[in-house]
Amino acid sequence: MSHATVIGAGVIGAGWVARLLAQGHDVIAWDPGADAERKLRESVDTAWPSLEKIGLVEGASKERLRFAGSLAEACESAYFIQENAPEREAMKVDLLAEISRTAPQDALIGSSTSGFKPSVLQQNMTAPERFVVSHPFNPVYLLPLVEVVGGERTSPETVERAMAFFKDIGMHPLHVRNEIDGHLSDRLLEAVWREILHLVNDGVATTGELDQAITHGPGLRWAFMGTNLTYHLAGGETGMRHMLEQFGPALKLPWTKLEAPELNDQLIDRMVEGTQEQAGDSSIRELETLRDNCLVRIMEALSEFETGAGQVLAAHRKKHGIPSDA
Ligand SMILES: NC(=O)C1=CN([C@@H]2O[C@H](COP(=O)(O)OP(=O)(O)OC[C@H]3O[C@@H](n4cnc5c(N)ncnc54)[C@H](O)[C@@H]3O)[C@@H](O)[C@H]2O)C=CC1
Ligand SMILES: C[N+](C)(C)CC(=O)CC(=O)[O-]
Repeated sequence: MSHATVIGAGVIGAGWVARLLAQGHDVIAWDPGADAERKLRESVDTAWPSLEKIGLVEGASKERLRFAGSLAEACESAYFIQENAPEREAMKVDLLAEISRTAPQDALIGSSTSGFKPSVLQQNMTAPERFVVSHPFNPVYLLPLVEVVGGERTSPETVERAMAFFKDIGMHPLHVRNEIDGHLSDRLLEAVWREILHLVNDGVATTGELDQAITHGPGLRWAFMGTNLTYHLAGGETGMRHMLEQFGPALKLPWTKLEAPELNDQLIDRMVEGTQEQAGDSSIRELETLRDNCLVRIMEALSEFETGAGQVLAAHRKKHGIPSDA
């Protein structure tokens, strides 16, 4: 029997498993890590209540997950395989080559890599034309965005097939038309992250203060309007033109630093202690549940206005006949 396959079942692999199960697929997972099956099943349990609120597709069940004894067993009769091993280039190149040797010739093969280019990852694969980078966002079972990037040896049909497949599992596939390190979204996220590290390193602000600087302001806007349209409004009646006239010169100062700071022990301690203080007594699982509850409510609010991720949720519920108060 054919199924979807998830290779590497850490944070992101488990997220793919939960999404695929909720969308009514049979899923086989494989991960060489100690205790990997228990951790995976616990992650799926944590995700499931939010997926029930979003609306499970008919036939969706956690029982449709099987943990394979080997990579070959997991891949041999799959129609879709998603690789989620640690972000190490040589490891991914070897792993994808091995996956490609055992996968059916017509299987779609994706990698969750946050930053590597598909042409590099597919270099040792057999039938590399069926490979794309399919970069998701955490938590994969709720956030719809997946960046789809084809490499030099990826066929145009595979890109089209991947776009259709991800749409079918309730995602918003964004075709990244040019291969660059970090794709699109992580280029933006890394710029913010780098500045956070500088501000903590320089003792300017704590991790908690910098998170407030996002959550109570720009973070609220980003759920439905990206930076460009937001700044168009910041220019008043003449929009972006006035915005650039007024704030363009400040870009020359510049406020931000291009190079990341050295991750020395002091900076690592400040980041770890700062986020531990923010988390207080809450465990990672409790924070995941809080995050998921907030995301579901935000997406529901956005679906009322048919904008941002709310459009994807509205389309999912319409397609599967799921009422909006599911
Ligand atoms: N954590 C995040 O926020 C995001 C991560 N990604 C990408 O997803 C991929 C996985 O990242 P995470 O899930 O965060 O890492 P993780 O460390 O949570 O999980 C990695 C898993 O891979 C397993 N593994 C180790 N060697 C393996 C091998 N040879 N074959 C198969 N599995 C193996 C480990 O046992 C572990 O369970 C990376 O490429 C990362 O860049 C993409 C989007 C977001
Ligand atoms: C930190 N990260 C580079 C692994 C983040 C991502 O790739 C996407 C995300 O979920 O933010």
